[in-house]
Amino acid sequence: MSRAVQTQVACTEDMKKAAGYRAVDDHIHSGMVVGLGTGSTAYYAVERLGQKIKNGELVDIVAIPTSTKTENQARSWNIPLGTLDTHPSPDVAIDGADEVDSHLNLIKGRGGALLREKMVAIEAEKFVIIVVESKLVQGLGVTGALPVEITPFCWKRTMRCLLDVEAFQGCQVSATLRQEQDRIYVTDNHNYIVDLFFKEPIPELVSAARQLIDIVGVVEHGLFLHMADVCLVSGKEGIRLIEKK
Ligand SMILES: O=C(CO)[C@H](O)[C@H](O)COP(=O)(O)O
Repeated sequence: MSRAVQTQVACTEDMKKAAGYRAVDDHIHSGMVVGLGTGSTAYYAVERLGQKIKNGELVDIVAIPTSTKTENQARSWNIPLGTLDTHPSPDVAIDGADEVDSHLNLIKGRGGALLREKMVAIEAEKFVIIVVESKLVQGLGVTGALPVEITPFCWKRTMRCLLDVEAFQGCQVSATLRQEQDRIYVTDNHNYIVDLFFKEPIPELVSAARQLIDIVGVVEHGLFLHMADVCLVSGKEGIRLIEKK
């Protein structure tokens, strides 16, 4: 890796860490039930939470992880864990995102955890997003896939239905079944993920979201519309906040 690329990677890592740490410092207090997101930015929020519990700065915390990966990380810090069944109303959920538009609409799920992430976020009193500034976009769907979790049963049929969504007609969209190391990628919920790729920003977000979830065989999709309360955007100059209007 060239020195310039190494510096860039180190810099991005510092920005993720700054966002994750700041979210915990500003939004988590003793006695809270906390949803823990998934991904390389959420990783730092879990780390900070673990440190603060370990040194006694935070007590009486219960955390609800959104993936087995996050659960394993939380366990390594001895963070007390619960579920939405034991703790139905988390005070806050902290998570990363793949894309964020100016209305705080999000694409999530490129890390494969979108179903649990959405279940936890939707129940949380406050949903805090942590991203590096490159995640900010004018319109959703421009930097990568819109992930959709589907049942393995007759997945080709469900994939065809995804391409037929009325809101997508007139725009160029393609679909790929997610693979990992030459095998079909399987989520924590034993489902598959179809990644939808768009040539231009996804049109009619609200209709698209509704039409996607209406497809029998779709478990959940990665459009998180009007859910985030605040986004911590980490850049070279520090962290700035975008709040729900
Ligand atoms: O939705 C997610 C996982 O399903 C992640 O929050 C999203 O992919 C962002 O991850 P990262 O912080 O690693 O860029």
